[in-house]
Amino acid sequence: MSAKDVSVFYSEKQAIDNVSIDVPTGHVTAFIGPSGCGKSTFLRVLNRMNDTIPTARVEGTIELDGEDIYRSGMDVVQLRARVGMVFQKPNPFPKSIYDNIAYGPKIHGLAESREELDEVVERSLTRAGLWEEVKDRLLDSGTALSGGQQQRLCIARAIAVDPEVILMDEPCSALDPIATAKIEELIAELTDRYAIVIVTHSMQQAARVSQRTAFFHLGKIVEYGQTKDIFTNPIEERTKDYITGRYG
Ligand SMILES: Nc1ncnc2c1ncn2[C@@H]1O[C@H](COP(=O)(O)OP(=O)(O)OP(=O)(O)O)[C@@H](O)[C@H]1O
Repeated sequence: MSAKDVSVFYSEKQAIDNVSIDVPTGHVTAFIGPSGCGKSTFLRVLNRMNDTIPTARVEGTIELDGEDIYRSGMDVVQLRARVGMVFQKPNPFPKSIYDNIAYGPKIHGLAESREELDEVVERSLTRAGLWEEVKDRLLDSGTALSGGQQQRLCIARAIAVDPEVILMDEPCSALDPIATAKIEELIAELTDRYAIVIVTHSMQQAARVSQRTAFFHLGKIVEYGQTKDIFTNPIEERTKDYITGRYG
């Protein structure tokens, strides 16, 4: 996925200023930066979640496999299957664990029979590290799971429709350290198949899970590079100040 000269406005207010970045498959890219610098805004424009905000306006180009995702006639439901999203607060549907996973493949025609659907459900839950914990209670409500399990369910739901990119907006901020560690392990296991982008306030988490890091400040990317370079040898003074805790 590739963004070029992207600016985002909420009415007259500019939240993102001329950002360009490539997000490659097989890598985790972390977006870090102080509160209000535009990380979530930029993440949301990558699968047009901002379409739901009437005042939001996007300029520039965002391409997925060379296709402009803002072109007229783009199927946004299809786009959000290809570019899945996991939110800060786990948000399973108020339906069974099974239906949480089966819904997407059903509406996108990815399973032709009940057997195929069963397979997709098992495969997605297995990849999300949840199968063993839920296989005997697939008909229980997804909302009855623990917070960490709900977040893995949401990741399984995203995976079930075979995405190319998974966007994660502070996916562990509502979780305890053990549930957080499980999600981080899961991210590492998923890395080779997808392009993963994670917004995080935790620099330790960015350092643990990502291979690339983009440091945002005041709506711009100040520095983007290998995570180890950003954390050990940043080029920009503002990056250095942020990672050493001088502000943010
Ligand atoms: N729906 C909205 N309407 C108007 N302004 C908004 C909206 N959402 C975000 N903003 C503004 O856009 C700027 C960027 O916000 P954004 O939430 O993207 O930053 P962030 O870096 O993700 O912050 P945080 O780390 O606190 O979540 C902020 O000034 C914010 O007030």
